[in-house]
Amino acid sequence: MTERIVVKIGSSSLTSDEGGLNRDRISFFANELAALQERGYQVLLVTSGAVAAGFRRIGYESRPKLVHQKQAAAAVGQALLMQAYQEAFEAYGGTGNGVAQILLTRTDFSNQRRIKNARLTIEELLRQRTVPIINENDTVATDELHMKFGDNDTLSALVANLVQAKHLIILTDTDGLYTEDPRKNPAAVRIDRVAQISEDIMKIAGGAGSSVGTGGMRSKIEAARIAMRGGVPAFIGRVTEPGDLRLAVDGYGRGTYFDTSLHTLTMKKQWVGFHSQPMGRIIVDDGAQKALLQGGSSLLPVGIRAIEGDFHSGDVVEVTNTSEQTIGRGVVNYDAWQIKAVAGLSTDEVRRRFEVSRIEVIHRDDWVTLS
Ligand SMILES: Nc1ncnc2c1ncn2[C@@H]1O[C@H](COP(=O)(O)OP(=O)(O)O)[C@@H](O)[C@H]1O
Ligand SMILES: N[C@@H](CCC(=O)OP(=O)(O)O)C(=O)O
Repeated sequence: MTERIVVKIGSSSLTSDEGGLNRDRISFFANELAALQERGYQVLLVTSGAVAAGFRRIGYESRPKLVHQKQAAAAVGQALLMQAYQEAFEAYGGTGNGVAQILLTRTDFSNQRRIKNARLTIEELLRQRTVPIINENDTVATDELHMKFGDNDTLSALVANLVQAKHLIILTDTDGLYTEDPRKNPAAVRIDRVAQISEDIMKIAGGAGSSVGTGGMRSKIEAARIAMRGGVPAFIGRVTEPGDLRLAVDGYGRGTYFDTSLHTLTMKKQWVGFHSQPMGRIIVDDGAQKALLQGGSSLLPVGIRAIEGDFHSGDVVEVTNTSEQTIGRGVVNYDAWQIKAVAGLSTDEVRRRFEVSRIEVIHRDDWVTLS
């Protein structure tokens, strides 16, 4: 299979704080991407910048905060963004076949049919040497039920897993993850390589640095974590000079590399953990939490404290501890009403009272840790 590279460019790299697109930057990035294509890679771009590109044009003084104003600005800005990329790729020439717009929401990823359709479309575009340019579909994305990406970092990681990319390259205005936000502490030091995203790594990653960016370093690290779990190595950093993107792909970029050796999940587990929409919630006690997180065990009825939602066997549910912290997700082997009947009972007791084909409420093969 031809190797695929997913590149994500944040608003802060494409626009100014005052709003509007920086054409020179767009043309620079288009050249960098087209050069990768010329080297034989299939290239996908996840780009932000629609709101930042559109808010002045539509008449707002600064980046709007109200949802419908942001969506209106994005609708104007998305057209400007695509036009700018189209012109920039055309000006490069080369052997590529232009660009294509793809707008996705989180809901699309949790529906197997929709996401399969999106994947097939993307694969056809790549076969035709066209660069899919992907952004969140801001007009329909909603905050409810966490169905909105908000920033595009998570979206880029899900896309990288979807197309089984060789690399996810997240470009921003800082050259990688520092020991502290370098805007706040100039003495902060860059971390060159991360093998595992620990609590400490999460703690040092702060919020957005500019008035146009949204996710900050935290959402980029989250994205790296999703990509790593899907077996896709990630890079977070900056490219400013011609040839920098190629250096980043080759392992010599100015930024932080996130390795994958410890983290590969099967396609099924990727779907359970990151694409599916949980249909309910199971609250477990401390013993079950420990067994799931440290013992690599399945979830048994005895550890269940309570459940929420009317789910069925085969659905994905979220599992939380008694402090409401999410610890993971899994596919249940019972309907919700059946779990109510067995919750808290020992395995012997369940077997004595009911005829069950599988004792595990969630088998460890169908479980993904998210804490
Ligand atoms: N530990 C950290 N290391 C590097 N950057 C950090 C860190 N914590 C917070 N940041 C901030 O994250 C910003 C990049 O995120 P963001 O503004 O959302 O950019 P983008 O628009 O590219 O997604 C940087 O400008 C920086 O100020
Ligand atoms: N979909 C939105 C993304 C918003 C955003 O700011 O994202 P990012 O710059 O990646 O933190 C847009 O195109 O404006």
